This record gives sequence, structure tokens and C-alpha cells, in this order.
Amino acid sequence: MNLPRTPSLQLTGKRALVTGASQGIGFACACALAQAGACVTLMARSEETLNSAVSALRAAGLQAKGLALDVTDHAALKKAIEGQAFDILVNNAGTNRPKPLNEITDDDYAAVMDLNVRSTYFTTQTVVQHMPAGGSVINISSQMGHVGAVNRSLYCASKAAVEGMTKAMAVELGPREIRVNTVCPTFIETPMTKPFFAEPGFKERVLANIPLGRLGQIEDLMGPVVFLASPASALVTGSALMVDGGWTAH
Ligand SMILES: NC(=O)C1=CN([C@@H]2O[C@H](COP(=O)(O)OP(=O)(O)OC[C@H]3O[C@@H](n4cnc5c(N)ncnc54)[C@H](OP(=O)(O)O)[C@@H]3O)[C@@H](O)[C@H]2O)C=CC1
Ligand SMILES: O=C(CO)[C@@H](O)[C@H](O)[C@@H](O)C(=O)O
Repeated sequence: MNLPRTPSLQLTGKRALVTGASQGIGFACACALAQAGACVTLMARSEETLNSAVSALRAAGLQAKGLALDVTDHAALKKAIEGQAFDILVNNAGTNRPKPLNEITDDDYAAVMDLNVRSTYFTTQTVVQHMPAGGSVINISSQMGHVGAVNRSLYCASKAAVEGMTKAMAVELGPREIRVNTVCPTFIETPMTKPFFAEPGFKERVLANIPLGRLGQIEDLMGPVVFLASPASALVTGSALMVDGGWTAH
């Protein structure tokens, strides 16, 4: 009797692009994909931080390239990756400006929506033009795309928009055998969230909502990203993979 076989999690020969990859969650995603065998292009604005990240991967014997670019500048993105095909796209670059609803300005709105929503939308539009069948788009959303939180109306709106575009793009790109999914982390201490963790009582309030009883770590995203990039998730599209310790389960 032939036993069914677990599809491979290996990404050897695959080309991946990760936005916001010089630190935090994006860096962990880039490491995960490279450790699974992919050749990874890491994108971020600061050339210095990006070079350190790329050097760290290369020093570990992994295949990595750097692309110093502002991901909100589509024209520059289009030009930089012209003629290149990627099998995997991780839209990770994102930001947050937590404030009460009545203090959010037009500038806050534009900054958060521009990076979290508009750049995710148009980076995907650009990259999928040359993405082959079997390709995978992974949007780093958040548990906040599924629940509300005080002072997070703008961020929650942006991540809910990412959830919406993910489903619609999954439907539209399905016939080309391109899958589109989100990964939704809970709170993880990174350069973005460090100032929030410094607020008195913040960590305790976060932990009170996580049934598994601990904060996330960047390593918690690595398995989910490799899974969604690989044939192990071949029939998974339009879905949200919660990496939230159970926050949204209650
Ligand atoms: N940390 C957390 O608790 C959680 C984070 N998330 C999401 O994960 C993603 C990453 O978050 P996190 O790692 O914390 O963020 P960080 O701020 O620590 O890292 C952001 C990365 O994105 C890059 N970046 C920022 N703006 C741009 C831009 N305009 N163009 C290109 N690159 C850019 C930064 O480099 P540079 O500044 O040099 O461009 C950096 O590499 C975000 O989408 C966030 O919403 C989701 C849930 C939880
Ligand atoms: O998405 C997140 C948690 O799921 C975090 O990035 C937070 O929203 C953080 O940015 C915050 O608002 O404190």
C-alpha cells in the first residue's frame, strides 16, 4: 500500500521577495525562507541596516540580496524589479501610530494607510505580473485585522483592509495557481513595538489576553511563513493564519 506523503517544506530554487526585511518580523521571515532553501531579496529603506541583515544571512551560508527602496514608491519598485520573477512575496513592511480616535490626523491616516494598505496592494499587483503558477503571496497582517483595541482604530482599519484584499486577490489569482494568505501575529517586541512595551502595565495587559500565556517572538512567524510559501499549503488560499497564542479565540 502506498502511503500518502507529506508535501515538502523545502524551497530550494525558489525566489522570494520580503518587504521591510532588515529587522523585526520581516527579518525573521527572510531568514526562514532562506533557511528553507530560497534565494531571498530583502527590501527596506535604510541601506545600512539592510546591508547588515543581508550580510548576516550570507555569513550563515544563505542566499540573500538587498534592495534599498521605499516600498510606497511603486514607480521605483517597478523599475527595480523589472523583468524579475518571484515565486514568493511577503508583504511585511508596516507601521502603527496608536492614538485615540479624536487625535488621529490626516498625516497619521495617510502614513499608516499608505504603507500598510496601498503598498501591500500595489507591490502585489507588480510582483504577481511575473509570478509563476505555484506562487505564494503572504501578507503580514495582524490579530488587529480581526479584533478591535483601544487607540488602534487606524491600525485595525488598515489590517482589516489587508484581510479584505487578501481574500479578493486569492479569488482572482486562483485560476493562475497563485495563492494569497495572511499571517496574523499577536504582540511581538520589535523596534516598532519597543516604545509601546515601555509603557507601564502594557505587557501585563497584553499577556492577560493571550491564553498561551506568553508574548510572541519573531521565531513564531518562521514556521507559518515557510508553510504558506511551500507546497505543504497547496490548497490554502484566502485564509488568515492566526499566530496569536489564542487572543482571537475568545
Ligand atoms: N511587532 C508586532 O507586535 C506586530 C507586527 N505586525 C506587523 O508586522 C510587520 C512588521 O512589524 P515589525 O517587525 O514590528 O516592524 P519594524 O518597525 O520593527 O520593522 C519594519 C521593517 O520595515 C521596513 N520599512 C518600514 N517602512 C518601509 C518602507 N516605506 N519601505 C520599505 N521598508 C520599510 C523597516 O526598515 P526601514 O525603516 O529601513 O525602511 C524595517 O525593516 C508590520 O506589518 C506590522 O504591522 C503584526 C502583528 C504584531
Ligand atoms: O499588530 C500588533 C499586535 O497584534 C502590534 O503591532 C500592535 O498593534 C502594536 O503596533 C500596538 O498597537 O501596540
